[in-house]
Amino acid sequence: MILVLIGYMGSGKSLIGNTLAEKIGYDYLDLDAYIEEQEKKTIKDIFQDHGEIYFRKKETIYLKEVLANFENTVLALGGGTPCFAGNLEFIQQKSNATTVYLQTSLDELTQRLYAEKEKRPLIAHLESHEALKDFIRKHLFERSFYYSQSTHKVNTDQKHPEEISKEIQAALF
Ligand SMILES: Nc1ncnc2c1ncn2[C@@H]1O[C@H](COP(=O)(O)OP(=O)(O)OP(=O)(O)O)[C@@H](O)[C@H]1O
Ligand SMILES: O=C(O)C1=C[C@@H](O)[C@@H](O)[C@H](O)C1
Ligand SMILES: [Mg+2]
Repeated sequence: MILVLIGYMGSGKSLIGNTLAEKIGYDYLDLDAYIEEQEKKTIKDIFQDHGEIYFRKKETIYLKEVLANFENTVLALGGGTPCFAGNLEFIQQKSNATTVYLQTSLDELTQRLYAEKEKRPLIAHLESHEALKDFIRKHLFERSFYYSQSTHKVNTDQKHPEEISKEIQAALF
């Protein structure tokens, strides 16, 4: 199986992915890290040098490469991966993949992301806490259409990674 973690930036896909994979004896793969490795550039530099459309094309290519070549893996997607190029439909059609949405409130996302917005090109320019919160509110609303189509959903607010990981295991096994 490939367990695919979906959710907004800051929902904890990368953090939880690691914890969960360790617990269930799966490998862990972060699509953002895989893209950076293959392209030999940070996500920030890919956006800066080539723009978002180029990044989305690469993201889809590498997603399909990973889904074709990995097994027994927890795969953390990028925040936008399921929202472009039919990627979510592609994942859902695979018999060996299942999707888990890490749902997180606007307040908690804003709090988590304000501290580390610089490495995320879509929000790096938002100076104040209020501006960031306004952006996330609208963006999350648009993206929820995709996220909510996931097979499983776990809320992450005020929860320790261990607890979230346990809830995912309970939903899956
Ligand atoms: N359940 C949690 N409790 C407290 N802090 C958390 C939790 N989940 C994530 N964080 C923190 O929020 C920040 C963002 O988490 P993470 O990088 O895992 O998000 P992500 O979903 O992978 O985001 P992106 O889509 O941008 O890759 C990190 O500093 C992480 O430690
Ligand atoms: O939400 C998004 O669109 C993104 C999230 C990150 O994981 C990266 O994939 C990139 O910064 C874009
Ligand atoms: Mg991540």
